[in-house]
Amino acid sequence: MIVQKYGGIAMQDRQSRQLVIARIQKALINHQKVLVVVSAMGRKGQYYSTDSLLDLIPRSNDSVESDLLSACGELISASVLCAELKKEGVPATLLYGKSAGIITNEAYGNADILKVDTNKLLAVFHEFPCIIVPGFQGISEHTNTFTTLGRGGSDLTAVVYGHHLNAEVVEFYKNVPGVMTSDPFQNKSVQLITTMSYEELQKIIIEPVEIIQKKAAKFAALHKVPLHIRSLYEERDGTFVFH
Ligand SMILES: Nc1ncnc2c1ncn2[C@@H]1O[C@H](COP(=O)(O)OP(=O)(O)O)[C@@H](O)[C@H]1O
Ligand SMILES: N[C@@H](CC(=O)OP(=O)(O)O)C(=O)O
Repeated sequence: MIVQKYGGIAMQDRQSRQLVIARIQKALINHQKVLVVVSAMGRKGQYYSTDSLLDLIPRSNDSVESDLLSACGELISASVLCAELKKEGVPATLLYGKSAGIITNEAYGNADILKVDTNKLLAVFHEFPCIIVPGFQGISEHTNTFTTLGRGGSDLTAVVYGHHLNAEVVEFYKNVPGVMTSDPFQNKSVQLITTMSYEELQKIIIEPVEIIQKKAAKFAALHKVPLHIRSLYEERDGTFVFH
């Protein structure tokens, strides 16, 4: 069983999601079960991206309404991908909210994960080899409200599931070949790093454009979750992080 995470760029349009679907189909052949974590579609300016959704309401402190609104981005993305997968004949379903099992406190906008309940996921895996879950969100048991895990939080969702489900690997599909010596959109003379330690990964993450969310990298390091950060567009391997 593996976990795959597709970010806003991978999910942004139908053409790109065709590549996502091809990757999922291949993973089902090679690994039999795949948990797919998705982010909201696109970036600022694209209708259902996190930034565009948050632009719909007046800027204020994080609240039950701002978290519900931004959680919708990943819910839309998960629904669309699930429908497209089914149309291609992939036996997929989706889980969200309490069924997805990520239980948090009520710190809207940057909630802490208190508990991960994988019972429902494991039961559904008996029926469906491919489960889609929206990233970046959890649910508070006390208030029964949606919460979000902080910007870039779908990466954290993916590594948390990777750990709790004991996945063979957590794959991240990006618009870069993997972790490079620096951001290739800033610096032309960069090289792919094929393997690196959790410590090296944490050191190379520089805000604001993080190759993977810092909190996610920290969690992966703590629990030794094997990661593969790779390109959506190229077949070759990207960067493995496992020591
Ligand atoms: N060392 C690095 N190697 C590769 N990409 C990097 C690096 N540092 C920063 N980046 C940036 O990280 C981005 C990938 O993150 P992001 O776009 O947030 O992905 P996703 O939407 O999948 O979460 C790349 O587009 C790149 O600009
Ligand atoms: N959509 C959320 C969560 C996320 O992780 O997005 P992405 O995977 O596209 O960085 C955000 O923009 O913060």
